[in-house]
Amino acid sequence: MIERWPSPGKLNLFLFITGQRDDGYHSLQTLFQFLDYGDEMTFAVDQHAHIRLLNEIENVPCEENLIYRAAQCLKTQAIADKRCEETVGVTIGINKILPMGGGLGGGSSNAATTLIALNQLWHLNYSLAQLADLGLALGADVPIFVQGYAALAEGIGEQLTPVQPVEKWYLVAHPNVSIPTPVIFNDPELTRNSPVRTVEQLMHSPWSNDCEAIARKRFRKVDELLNWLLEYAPSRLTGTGACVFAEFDSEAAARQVLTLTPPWMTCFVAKGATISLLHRQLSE
Ligand SMILES: C[C@](O)(CO)[C@H](O)COP(=O)(O)OP(=O)(O)OC[C@H]1O[C@@H](n2ccc(N)nc2=O)[C@H](O)[C@@H]1O
Ligand SMILES: Nc1ncnc2c1ncn2[C@@H]1O[C@H](COP(=O)(O)OP(=O)(O)OP(=O)(O)O)[C@@H](O)[C@H]1O
Repeated sequence: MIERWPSPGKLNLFLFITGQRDDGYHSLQTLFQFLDYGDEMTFAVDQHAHIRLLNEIENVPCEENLIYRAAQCLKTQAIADKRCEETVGVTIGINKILPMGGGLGGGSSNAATTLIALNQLWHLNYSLAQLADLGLALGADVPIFVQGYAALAEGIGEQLTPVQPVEKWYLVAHPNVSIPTPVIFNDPELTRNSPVRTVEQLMHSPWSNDCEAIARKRFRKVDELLNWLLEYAPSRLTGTGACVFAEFDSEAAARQVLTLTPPWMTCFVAKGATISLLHRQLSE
């Protein structure tokens, strides 16, 4: 039987860099909210022992695909813990809708959906906390997608405090450039000394993204997009880019601006979600 599972995107409503650890990773305070928009995945489990991907993602070899890596990592752990046999297998399909390298967390979300779906379909019985731990080795954003609730993330993104930001409507725009995360994190001019603040302080201060100045300086298209959107609504970079988002109180207001976007902008309208689509399906 083929099972369908959602793999939603996220926004970083704010992102402050508060330091850099000895291993080079940056400590952050960032607010994650999900989008009611994302990729769609299919899972067909079998007993043929192989993990197969139905379709390739452009420029991502199978062994590097976070979907394959998540499935392989879960299977290896489950065999070591004697929770499944070597014979478990699966064929996984993906309908890629989220732009890649866009700061919408597509790869991390795919990895989280894979961990959660296979945990259920292979009857492994791991807790969400155990899956989040496994996922952290695949990417800093995997735990938030595994936990599935909007949260303030601290540390390198793994220490989560649930919060309930207003579920606004967003016009999300992609500048048709991809920004690899290290390009931003390795920039010597990146702000790395934002003050550490409490949840209350953060929720009541103006929201911004410390990566935005570097993304605007190094990628002209990001700068152009933001200049255009800021004429209509408060707008910011998500994650390390390249996508930017403008926020609105209603769908109608977001769609009105969508009709005005010039042809060079790739955009979509989506609503913020406190609980991810994946977890809404889990609780049905
Ligand atoms: C900053 C965020 O976009 C916030 O959503 C994400 O945490 C980045 O997540 P990602 O793109 O999945 O990044 P990862 O694959 O975990 O890390 C890519 C690279 O970014 C740098 N990196 C990442 C996360 C972090 N807190 N500090 C870092 O310095 C590291 O050099 C790392 O090798
Ligand atoms: N299943 C996958 N989907 C998307 N990208 C993948 C996948 N597997 C591996 N990758 C690699 O990960 C890179 C980052 O993709 P992703 O879409 O997660 O970036 P992102 O949205 O910038 O993430 P973040 O917000 O976590 O920084 C891609 O350029 C690609 O090389």
